[in-house]
Amino acid sequence: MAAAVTPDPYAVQLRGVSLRLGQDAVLRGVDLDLARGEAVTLLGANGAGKTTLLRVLAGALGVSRGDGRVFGFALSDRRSLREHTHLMAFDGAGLYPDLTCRENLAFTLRMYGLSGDVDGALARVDLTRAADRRARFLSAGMRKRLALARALLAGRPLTLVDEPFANLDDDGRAVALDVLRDLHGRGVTLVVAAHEPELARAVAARALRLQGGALTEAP
Ligand SMILES: Nc1ncnc2c1ncn2[C@@H]1O[C@H](COP(=O)(O)OP(=O)(O)OP(=O)(O)O)[C@@H](O)[C@H]1O
Repeated sequence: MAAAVTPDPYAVQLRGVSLRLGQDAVLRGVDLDLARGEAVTLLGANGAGKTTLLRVLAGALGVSRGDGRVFGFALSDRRSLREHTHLMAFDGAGLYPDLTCRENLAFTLRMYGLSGDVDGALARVDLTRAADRRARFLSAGMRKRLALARALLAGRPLTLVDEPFANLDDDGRAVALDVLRDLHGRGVTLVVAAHEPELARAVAARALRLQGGALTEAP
C-alpha cells in the first residue's frame, strides 16, 4: 500500500535565516511559521529589514545562513519561489513605465499565464479614467493603486505586500484594504509590511515585529 502523503500545511517555514547585505547583518536568525491561507502583519522601524525579508520569501534574494521552505520548496529553489509568490514592492517595481495601466495589467496576466478581467481590476482600484495613461505619468498614489490591481489579478498563493497604505488618501486606503481582504478571502497567504498597524491588522490580525534582525510576535 502506498504511504499516505500529508500535504505540507505551511505556506512558509523559516529556521535561523540570516542575511548580510554590505556591512549590515540585516536578518539574524529569523524563525517563522505561516499556515496556508494565513495573513500576517509585519512591523518594524525604518531599516529593520522588512523589505529584505519579503524579497527573501519572493525568491529575489538568497540567504547567507539558515534554512526554510515556501509551499514545501527550499529557499534555495528561488525559481519555484518566484513562481508561487507575488511581491508588491513599495516603489512600484514590476510596473512598466512606458506601458499604460491597462497594458501593464494585461502584461502581468500574460506573464503569469492567467486570464482575468483587466478593466474590472482597474475599476476596483478606481483607475478607470487613467486606463490609457502610461504608468510613468501616474501620481505615487495612482501607481500604488495600479500595483494593488496587479496583485489582485496575479492572486499568487503567497502575496508579499510592502507598504500597501503609503501614499494613499483615505479612499485609496479603503481600496487597499478591499484588495487585501479579497486576496485573503480567496485563500491567498499574505504578508503585509506596514507602518500603519491599525490598518494592516484589520486584514492580518497576527502581527510580527522585526527588530535587531529577528522576528517576535507583536502583542
Ligand atoms: N542592496 C543592499 N545593499 C546593502 N544594504 C542594503 C541593501 N538593501 C537593503 N540594505 C540595508 O538593509 C537594511 C534593511 O533594509 P530594508 O529595506 O529591508 O528595511 P525596511 O524594514 O523595509 O525599512 P523601511 O521601513 O524604511 O522600508 C537597511 O539598513 C538597508 O540600508
